[in-house]
Amino acid sequence: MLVVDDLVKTFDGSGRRARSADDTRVLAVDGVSFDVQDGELFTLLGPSGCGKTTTLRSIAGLERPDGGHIALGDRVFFDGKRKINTPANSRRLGMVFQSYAIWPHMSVFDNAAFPVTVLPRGRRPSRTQLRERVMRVLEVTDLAAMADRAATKLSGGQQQRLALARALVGEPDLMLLDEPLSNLDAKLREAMRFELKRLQRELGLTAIYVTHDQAEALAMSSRIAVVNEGKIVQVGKPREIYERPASEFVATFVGVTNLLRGTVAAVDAADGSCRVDTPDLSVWGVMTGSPLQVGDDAAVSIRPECVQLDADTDGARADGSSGVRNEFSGEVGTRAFLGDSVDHVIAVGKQEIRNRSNPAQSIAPGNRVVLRIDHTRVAVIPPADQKTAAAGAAATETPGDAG
Ligand SMILES: Nc1ncnc2c1ncn2[C@@H]1O[C@H](COP(=O)(O)OP(=O)(O)OP(=O)(O)O)[C@@H](O)[C@H]1O
Repeated sequence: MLVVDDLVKTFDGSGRRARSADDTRVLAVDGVSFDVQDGELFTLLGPSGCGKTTTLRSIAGLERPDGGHIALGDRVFFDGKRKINTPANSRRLGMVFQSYAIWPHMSVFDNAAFPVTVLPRGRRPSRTQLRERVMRVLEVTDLAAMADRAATKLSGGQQQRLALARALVGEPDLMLLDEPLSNLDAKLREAMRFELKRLQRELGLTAIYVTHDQAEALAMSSRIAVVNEGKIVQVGKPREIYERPASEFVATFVGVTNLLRGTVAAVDAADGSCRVDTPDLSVWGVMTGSPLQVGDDAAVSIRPECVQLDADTDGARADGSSGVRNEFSGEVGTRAFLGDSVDHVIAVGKQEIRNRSNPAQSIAPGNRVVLRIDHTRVAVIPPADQKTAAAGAAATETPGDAG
């Protein structure tokens, strides 16, 4: 339904991401292409400054792209070659931004009604129609009982819902949501994720959601586009993105992972799995990025919850050379009780592996354990250059102190 094709946007700037040495413009959006189907909640997820907001603002008509094509159904919003640029107020989009921009001197009802009251005469509904439309939206967003209340007398969550209501009153063809939950405290933010998702599903809304919060993206999205340095690096359903990262950047940016570097030592043509030899252990996994061959450098991503621990009674080989795939012997270094899980950091040779166990399993430091890792859940990916890897790792939730 929405098609974005080869979108490019540059800004005057320091040249941090210029295309050539003598080009001092910042390349904020670098050839971004994606489409969003009817009823989808499509998320642009990436670290600060990667170009998410600029992409969204280009769709909204608040930025004029340098090139590319944007169309919603058969309505072309922007086309660089054909020099089409539809004004923002003719695109029929609903927008909710980080700052809700609620009018403090107006009631809840008037705030919600505002965008419709400023429509050109021909498109403005009658008073009765307007009242019906606004009340219907306030019902849906659970604000009807507060219609006459001053907007300033709403809680943070209610103000967020009002911002959403205001965007819905215009009956938009597409909703654009830019970090709409980031001003809320952690608990409310989590509750609002479900609320927003419910509303989106019940109303059959098509939405583009911008966030740098990977948990929010995983919980809410139909599909996620992971963005880095102005480019989309992977698009997929939340589970695909999490379980089958195509690059180190995605593996480390989305969720916590154990990332090991090594060389591909064997490829099993029967099931497409491969063995990567790292300095301390040989790990089997499946290739989830571009295909690798024996001798290629590789990275291995092991999610902590995929590492199963048992007491070491049968003397597993520390380096995994026992013949059984991904069975290692190690010693628990630290453990941390996190309420809904217990994390252990285990030393396997010089390599530390982080595990996430059910809280029923808690193994004291100093104990020897066998680690078993289902190789079908281990991602083998091409190694990133150091700069990209650092950006992903810095943005992810770091394993932290497990002590
Ligand atoms: N008006 C502007 N003038 C100059 N540079 C800009 C402008 N707007 C954005 N940029 C630059 O373009 C790049 C992308 O910015 P953008 O706001 O799209 O990123 P973002 O991924 O949405 O980040 P955040 O999550 O921090 O909002 C950044 O390097 C930013 O500094």
